[in-house]
Amino acid sequence: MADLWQNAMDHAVSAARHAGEVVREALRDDRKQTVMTKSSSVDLVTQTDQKVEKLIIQSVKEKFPTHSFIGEESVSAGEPLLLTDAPTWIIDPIDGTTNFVHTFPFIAVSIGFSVNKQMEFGVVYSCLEDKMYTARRGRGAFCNGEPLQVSHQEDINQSIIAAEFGSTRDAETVDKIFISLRRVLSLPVHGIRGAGTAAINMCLVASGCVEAYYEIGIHVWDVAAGSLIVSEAGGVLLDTDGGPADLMSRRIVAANRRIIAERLVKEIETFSPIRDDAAPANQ
Ligand SMILES: O=P(O)(O)O[C@H]1[C@H](O)[C@@H](O)[C@H](O)[C@@H](O)[C@@H]1O
Ligand SMILES: [Mg+2]
Ligand SMILES: [Mg+2]
Repeated sequence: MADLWQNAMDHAVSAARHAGEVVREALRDDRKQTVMTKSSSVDLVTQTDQKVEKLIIQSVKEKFPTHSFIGEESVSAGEPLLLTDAPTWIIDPIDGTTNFVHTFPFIAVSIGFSVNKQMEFGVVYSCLEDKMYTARRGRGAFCNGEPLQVSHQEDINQSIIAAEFGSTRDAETVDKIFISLRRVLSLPVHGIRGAGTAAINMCLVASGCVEAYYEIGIHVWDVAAGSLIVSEAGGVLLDTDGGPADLMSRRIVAANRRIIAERLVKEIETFSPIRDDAAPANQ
């Protein structure tokens, strides 16, 4: 039973690589992408997001017909967002769609796999950097086969923090985002960065390039794979309220060390978006 999920993980890696080719091909294509919107006018989706998700799900269904799926674009099209104990593929076909639309060069395919609601493996393919991040529960995290290790830094004043603005633009939410950013920046920290994709931000934590990443408003597909990559690289995950990380809460702190995560939490003006497991269809 030692390699129970290895076939599935190998499949995830090749599906992510193939998806990356489709993304790169779409970026080379002269025809303009049709850009549509979802929950807000800045929550973007393209035909490539939809095409990539269909390709991944179709290929998985052929090999693992009994498995379940949570896919960003399927949920958007009305499929239920339901995490059960069944082997479940949690897919973000393009994490960083805004980057994709603007050719900002950080775009990821993110595939997490959970069994009994526990992540078994995570695959994040940073398509334009050609970096394949992988982690398997209890077996470490890797980038292109090289082991990953979080930063050893324990002083938040010597740290870089990754953060994002998300895709909610109501004044109250924007104010809270800025309150947190101002507090974190004024600690002071060495800097604040953001790749524009939750998955790549988490891989940067796992790689030791940034000490921590936090965001409120992400969905389970943004962070499922990345969460395992961070913890297998020696990092820590918390909710922005300081409690244990909960992939359905839409809030995440991923850090190299607990001391950094807990210090960061003190500066975050947390709030509570509708949980993924409480959301109506077509969110
Ligand atoms: O590009 P998608 O898959 O929609 O995910 C992004 C999300 O929509 C944004 O709100 C976040 O700020 C990014 O970190 C996500 O990666
Ligand atoms: Mg995403
Ligand atoms: Mg996406």
